[in-house]
Amino acid sequence: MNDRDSLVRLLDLDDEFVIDLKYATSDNFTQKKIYNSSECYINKDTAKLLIKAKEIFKRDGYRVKVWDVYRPISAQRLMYEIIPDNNLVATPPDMSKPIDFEYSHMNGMSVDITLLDLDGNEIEMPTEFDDFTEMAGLKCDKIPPIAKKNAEYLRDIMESVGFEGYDYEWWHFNDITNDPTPYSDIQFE
Ligand SMILES: C[C@@H](N)C(=O)N[C@H](C)C(=O)O
Ligand SMILES: [Zn+2]
Repeated sequence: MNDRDSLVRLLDLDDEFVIDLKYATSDNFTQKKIYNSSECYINKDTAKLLIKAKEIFKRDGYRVKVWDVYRPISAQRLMYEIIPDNNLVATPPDMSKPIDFEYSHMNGMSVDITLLDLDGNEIEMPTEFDDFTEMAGLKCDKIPPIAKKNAEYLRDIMESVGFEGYDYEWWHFNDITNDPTPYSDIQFE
C-alpha cells in the first residue's frame, strides 16, 4: 500500500461531518492559504474511529465540525516556521533519516475538531481554533465552567472510541488505536 492508499476523503465515507478546513483559507494563524483543496482526507482506519465518535455525538444532539486532519509535510514545515514550539505545532520530520512514525496530522491520524448544536452553531469551548494560549489546555483553571464541561465531554467521547486528547489543545486528538502509517506530502487538488 502506498501513502496515498491509506488516505480517504472523509465525506466519501460519511456525509454527516461539517468540513471547515481552515488551512485551505487564509483564516488561520499563518494568515495564508496553505492547502490547495478544502476536501478533508484522513487515514482510513482513523476515519472508522471518528465515525464511531460522530454517532455518539449525534445521539447526544451534536454534529462534528472538522478543522483539520491530513496535513502534508510541507504544510507542517510552514506552520513550524511561524510557531517553532513542538507543543503547539509538531516539529516537522527530517525525511532523509529513518523515522519511527507516530500518529500525526502528516499521516492523517490526528484530527482537529469541535462540536455544533443541531442549528449548526459551534458550542462554547475554551478558545477558538489554534488559539495558542494557556486557555486552550484543559488543565487551565481560568476556563469558564460551560466551556470546560463541553471540552471534557468532547474529550471523553473521543477517548472512549480510541483517540487520545492533547494537553495543549482541546480540539486536537490522536488516533492511539491503529498502527501509524508513514508521513507524506500529498497536495490534494
Ligand atoms: C497547529 C495545530 N492545529 C496542531 O495541530 N498542533 C499539533 C501539535 C500538530 O502540529 O500536530
Ligand atoms: Zn491538530
